[in-house]
Amino acid sequence: MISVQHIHKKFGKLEVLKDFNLEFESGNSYALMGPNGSGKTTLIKIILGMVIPNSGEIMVQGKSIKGSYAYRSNIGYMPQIGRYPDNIKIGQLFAMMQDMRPEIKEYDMELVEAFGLNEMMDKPMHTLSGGTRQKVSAALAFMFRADILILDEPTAGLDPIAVEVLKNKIKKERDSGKLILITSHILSELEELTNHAIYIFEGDVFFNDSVNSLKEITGEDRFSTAIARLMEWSLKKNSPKKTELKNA
Ligand SMILES: Nc1ncnc2c1ncn2[C@@H]1O[C@H](COP(=O)(O)OP(=O)(O)OP(=O)(O)O)[C@@H](O)[C@H]1O
Repeated sequence: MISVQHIHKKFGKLEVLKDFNLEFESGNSYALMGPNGSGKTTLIKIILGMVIPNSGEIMVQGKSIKGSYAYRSNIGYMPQIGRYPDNIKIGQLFAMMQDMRPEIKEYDMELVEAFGLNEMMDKPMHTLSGGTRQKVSAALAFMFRADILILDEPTAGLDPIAVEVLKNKIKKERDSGKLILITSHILSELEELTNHAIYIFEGDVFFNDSVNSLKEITGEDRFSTAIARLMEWSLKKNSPKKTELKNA
């Protein structure tokens, strides 16, 4: 459904992604992991057409995204930090986004209701707490019933009740066969929500396989300890395990 082909991205001299190749299929939920600054958000922004790679190609549903915006309507995106016009009210923001998508006749308002946002429609965005802004971003990501959901650190800044609400919503959408891509540093959350692990390190895809294979290859039963093992291997640059993983 999304194919990342030979993507290479540099910012000045900093080589963030070196020849990235990844396939994302519907019905799967992918954990995109890696240390701070390893390029997770950059990869997401390249898929969304918000950052242009130096070379390589992104295909969405079999078509190159080059010069195309239409494909974006099938992606619900929750950014790490949502940026909105300061003076716009929550209700106006939702209405504006809905106006931009006239083809959608029925919105998914489940998160708007569960987060109590319908009681705050008159609040200007600049007066909202960080967590409430996150709730608005989450509500918008799901509102247009997109087949692909890309969620960049979705629960960061949310209170525990809101975290549960959002996780349940992600599970519901996952179980309905959508393609979900999540970046997070919260491993327990990724274990609960995803079935496929991608670990990126120093510009390379260090691991890319199912969570079951991850556990098998590392010999660890728990997701968090399996990831800890991967991190250990990634830091030992000459570890034979790295070669084994790349060829796996
Ligand atoms: N517009 C930009 N100009 C210059 N450098 C950038 C730009 N965007 C990202 N970078 C750099 O690219 C690298 C990857 O950043 P990115 O935000 O993709 O990392 P990340 O894996 O999402 O990190 P985190 O886990 O901290 O969110 C970082 O070193 C960052 O400083």
